Amino acid sequence: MSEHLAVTAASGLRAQAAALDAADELAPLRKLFVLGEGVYLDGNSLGALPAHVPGRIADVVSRQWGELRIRSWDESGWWSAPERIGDRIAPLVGAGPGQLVVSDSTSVNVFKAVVAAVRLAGPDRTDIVVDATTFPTDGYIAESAARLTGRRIIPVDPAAAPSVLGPATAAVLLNHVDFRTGRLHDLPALTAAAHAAGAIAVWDLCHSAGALPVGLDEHGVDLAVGCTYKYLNGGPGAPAFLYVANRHQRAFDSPLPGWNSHTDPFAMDPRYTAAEGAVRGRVGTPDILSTLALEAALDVWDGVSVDSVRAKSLALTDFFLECADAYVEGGLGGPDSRVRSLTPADHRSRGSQIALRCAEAPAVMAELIARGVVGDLRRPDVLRFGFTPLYTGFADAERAAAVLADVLARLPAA
Ligand SMILES: Cc1ncc(COP(=O)(O)O)c(C=O)c1O
Ligand SMILES: Nc1c(O)cccc1C(=O)C[C@H](N)C(=O)O
Repeated sequence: MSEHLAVTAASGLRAQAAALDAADELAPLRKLFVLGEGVYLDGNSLGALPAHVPGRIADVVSRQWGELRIRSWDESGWWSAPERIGDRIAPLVGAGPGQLVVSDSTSVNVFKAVVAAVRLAGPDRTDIVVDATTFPTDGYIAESAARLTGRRIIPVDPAAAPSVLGPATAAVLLNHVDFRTGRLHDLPALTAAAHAAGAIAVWDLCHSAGALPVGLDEHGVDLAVGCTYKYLNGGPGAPAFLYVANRHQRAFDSPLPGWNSHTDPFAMDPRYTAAEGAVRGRVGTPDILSTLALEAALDVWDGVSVDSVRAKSLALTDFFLECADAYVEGGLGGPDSRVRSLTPADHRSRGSQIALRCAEAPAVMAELIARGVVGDLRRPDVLRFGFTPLYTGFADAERAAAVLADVLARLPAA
């Protein structure tokens, strides 16, 4: 493209970004977050800090801990925080009350869910079908759960999962959105396929919770886990959630039955009797500082619909692709392109990130970050850009694409 045409294209896209931001009903939410200069496109690793959280945590530390001390377990609602906050997250993932608990890490909840799923499925079912493209922790833990329970792992590309399901399948563990490519898998169809085979469907929602509608109850998901430090902005290491559908709660047999999931923890009974409901997913003493930081962070969702977040997410990722295609020499899909999108163009198969394959990805991401455009690198060659509609604007998408094009133009091809 000639320099004149490139300048015209850029000013057209900048004007379009300004118009899109002006019409965006979610734009006012941006000021609820601490963002500073630059463009933050890494909310799919660590969501930004909501500005009111430090004050709330200061109160938890100084007053609740400092002054009330042990009384805070009751008086400040510490003891019941895991299920109370679970109920706050529930509508964001399409679940009715009493089915989510916030506790432990996603990794630990994957363990609880996979072992519990195998136990629910019964002794005759020998296979655990696992997403072959999974974020690694799920695969490691499923493997260990299989060894512990005497089952075998069947790795499969999620879209092909129905072809390996059968009477031997105990459980199917899949990611709703692929962490690397941003591909959104068909949760309703794959859950239905698992059920048709008589298996338990377990979903990892780390990259969809807070980014798009999940519909856990509507689609009959059995068990699910998810992070709260990505699109839910709960803070580094914020506790994850575990969903156990109502119909499974009485039979849910946790492999980690700690005293917090006992029906009467303070009876200090040497015999374990599981609590009813979502509480059964708890293990030990909750990490109160992280848990209450998450609770405070969830305030930004008051009055916000996940549908509006999804609509903006798709518009943002479309616009970023359009800008990158226009600005990067050779475009995104041409024969001379140095970057190619790994994220499906089809909205039905797209999460809330764009992943670009680029041979020089390590050097490109380092330079992008140095210039204030923060995405992340997934080695060896993936540039990942996460779009969090609560605080990312269209001008951010345009600027990120412009800086990406400039970085590539200045960097010799590998
Ligand atoms: C899909 C997925 N599952 C699990 C995890 C890991 O969870 P944690 O480290 O919080 O246990 C992540 C991200 O770290 C993830 O992206
Ligand atoms: N959990 C993370 C961490 O503790 C440090 C850095 C990154 C993470 C992530 O969440 C990575 C993320 N799950 C991913 O999709 O790559």
